[in-house]
Formats: sequence, structure tokens, C-alpha cells
Amino acid sequence: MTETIDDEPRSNNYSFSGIGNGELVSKSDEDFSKYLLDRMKQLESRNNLLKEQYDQMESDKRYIESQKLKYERETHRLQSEIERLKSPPLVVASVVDIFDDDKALIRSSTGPQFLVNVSQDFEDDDLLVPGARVGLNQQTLAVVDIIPESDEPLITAMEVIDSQEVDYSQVGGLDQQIREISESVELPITKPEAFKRIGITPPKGVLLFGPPGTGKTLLAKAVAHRTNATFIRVVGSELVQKYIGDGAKLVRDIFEMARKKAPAIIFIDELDAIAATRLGDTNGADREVQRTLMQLLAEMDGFDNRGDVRIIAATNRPDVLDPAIVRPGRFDRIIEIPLPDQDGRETIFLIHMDMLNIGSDVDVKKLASLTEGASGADIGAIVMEAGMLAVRNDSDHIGMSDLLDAVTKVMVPKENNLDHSENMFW
Ligand SMILES: Nc1ncnc2c1ncn2[C@@H]1O[C@H](COP(=O)(O)OP(=O)(O)OP(=O)(O)O)[C@@H](O)[C@H]1O
Repeated sequence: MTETIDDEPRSNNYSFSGIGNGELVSKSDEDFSKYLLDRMKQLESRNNLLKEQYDQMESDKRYIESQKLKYERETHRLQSEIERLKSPPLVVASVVDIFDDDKALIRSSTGPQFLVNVSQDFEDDDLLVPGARVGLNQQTLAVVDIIPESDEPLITAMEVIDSQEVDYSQVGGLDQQIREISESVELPITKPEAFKRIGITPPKGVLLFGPPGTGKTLLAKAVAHRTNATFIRVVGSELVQKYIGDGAKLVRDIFEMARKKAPAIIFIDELDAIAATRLGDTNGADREVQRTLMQLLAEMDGFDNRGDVRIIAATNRPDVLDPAIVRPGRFDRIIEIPLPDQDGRETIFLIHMDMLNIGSDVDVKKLASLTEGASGADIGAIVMEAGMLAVRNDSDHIGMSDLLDAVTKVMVPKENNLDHSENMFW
């Protein structure tokens, strides 16, 4: 790379024949300085190029260093996430009392009380007060975390919808049931004075029972829409399965939230999961269900019939319900939601076809007579399936043949299932 420039002029390169000696020297000097200038220019541009490359490499280096830092941070975060995921679950408890020497009396969610240590590096000392909910180490039961009071567990345990879009007109074949539910849930919210005037107390809770997919949830949503009430839906089985040890507290929180968001309708689906009759010996899980039910009964007993929080429950298994739940003052209005009859099925077909492009050959009466034993949900599925067939056939409307194919597709597996399920309630 190093270039040496000789002091001696290079006569070989710079001599020209036929020119005098003095002339030759000055010509050579001139050429040589030209050569030097060119060379300098070359070197300068090479130098600039190298400088540019150097700058580029410097900035690449800085970029790589910052990337390295970023990945190190990410690795660190992922490592602590792995540690966090591998750490054993904490036991939930509530604080009964706090003592000076870093000890606390706590009540575990399953009942018994323990005197336990409070972890030394526990930061939220101010929040550690009687009544606070805390997380305990599984083995030592030491208090290691505090559970913030928030609606978070509720958000996953229940569905809260401020305004419902479902109208009574979307519920087919249940005119009698709509009348009954509107008297017992809607009127106490919209016309409480009518009840006061006459002196009767409206029913506290309404129990809807019937086979799956017959419109129990739909009906409850329609009442919420009619009364402009917040619709709070909880599923019995989720209350006791997802939140072992927390079911009773959740029931309390649900009623609390309903009072805050009133007028509100609490819809408890699968009531049987928390209100089935208890048989003989009880294990831990049964006791949990029992505590949840007790809390539900206590909440129902404790609130005002004339208030603007109403409770609707639904079950497919009324036969297994604990008699305590249907006593007067609790779910004292029981409404059967049966499978739709011929007229009901016709109406439900029409409701589900309402917004669709239906061919003129479609005979709803015939469809209704071919679907005896179908629920509203089955009819919804038939119409949806027919729509899919029409799309698949690139048709611009749903024809009778699509609907007939869909009836076969939805009804045949259902009939096969029914053959194998004679022991089921429905
Ligand atoms: N009577 C009905 N009229 C119109 N559509 C209905 C009717 N019953 C059911 N459906 C349709 O079926 C869907 C499911 O019904 P829904 O969830 O109300 O049944 P459910 O009785 O609460 O069932 P489950 O007991 O399984 O909870 C509804 O969203 C609706 O599309």
C-alpha cells in the first residue's frame, strides 16, 4: 500500500526524443509535478473513501452494540419471565390481623386460620391491613404478595355488557314466556310504583329451565335491552372451577358490581353447577360449591325485591337443584323454556332468515315440519349452513335445496346423539 516517491526524476518515463536537453528537463519536471498532483489527488480521494468506510464501520459498530444491549435486555426479560412461570402458585388468603414482629393472622380461602410470617422483602407494607387479600407461599404459608383490590378476576369470570342489542322480536315461539318474564323482571324495573301501589312484592329471582339452545340466554338479554339494564352474565361452572377458593367472594363482587351498575340484570347460566343437591359426604370441591351457593343465597336474601337489580338463572337440569334455591324469596318464579313447536319453529326460521337473501321457492312450513325436536340454536345453525352452501355454489340467494341439505346435515347427527343419550335429562 505504501507508495514511495523518488527524488530523482524518472528520465526513462519522462524523456522525449528529438527535444533539446534543457527542454527535456523542464518538460520532465512539468510532467513529474503533474504526475505528483494526479497521484496526490488519487491518494486524497482514496483517503476520503477510507474515511467514509471508517465512518460507516463506526456507525455499524454503534448499531451492533445497541442491538447487543437490546438483545441482552430481552434475554434478561425472558429469563425472568421463565422464572416467573416456573414459580409455584400462591395460595390465596385474607388477612385477619397484623402483629408487630412480621407476623400475620390469615384466613385461607378454604376456611382455617393460620399465624404466618410476612416475607422480609415485602414492599407494600401499607397495603397489608386486616381484610387485604394476600398470596401465600404454598409450603410455608408466608405472606409473599398482596392481591390488589380490582375487578380483574371478575372480568374473566363474567361478561358485562352495558347495552344489549337483542330485542324480544328476535326471540321466536316464546310469547307466553316473554309475557311472564316481562312481568316479573321488566315491570319491577320500569314501573316499581305499580307494585308499591298494589302492595305486592315482585319475585326476586326468575329461573328459566329447558333444553340447551332454546333461547334462555337470548330471552335474558332481550329483557336487559328492554329495561336498558347492564347485563352481567356468569356461568355457574366457571365460578367454581376457575376460581377454586374464590367462588363465594366472586358472588359477593358480582352483586356489588350489579348494585354499582344498576339497573342491572345478573344472568347466572348453568345454575345447577353451584346449586345441585348435596349428596352425603362432601370433599373439598363440594365444600367450595356449597360455600359459593351459600353466598348466593345470602346475597339474594339480603337485597331488596323492589330494587333495580334483578336475577335470572338458567339450567338444563332443574331435577338436580337444591330445594333451598327455589324457596319463596329466592328463585320463586320458574319459567319453562321448551323446544319450539311447529309454529315456534316457523317463527324462528323467519327470524334467522330475516336479513338474508332467500329464494322464492323456500317453504318455511315444510322446513318447520321437517325439524321436529330442533332447538332455536339448531334452526340458527341450519340457516347458517344453508347460507354457506349457497356461497359455496356461488349462488346469489339461499334456495330450498340448500336449506334441505342443511336440515339433513344438522339434524342427522343430533338424532344419532339422542339415541345414545337416553339417560340424560334432555
Ligand atoms: N327462541 C329462539 N328464537 C330465536 N333464536 C333462538 C331461539 N333459541 C335459540 N336461538 C338461537 O340459538 C342461539 C343460542 O341460544 P341461547 O344461548 O339463548 O340458548 P340457551 O337456552 O341459553 O342455551 P344453553 O342452555 O345451552 O345455555 C341464540 O343466539 C339464537 O341465535
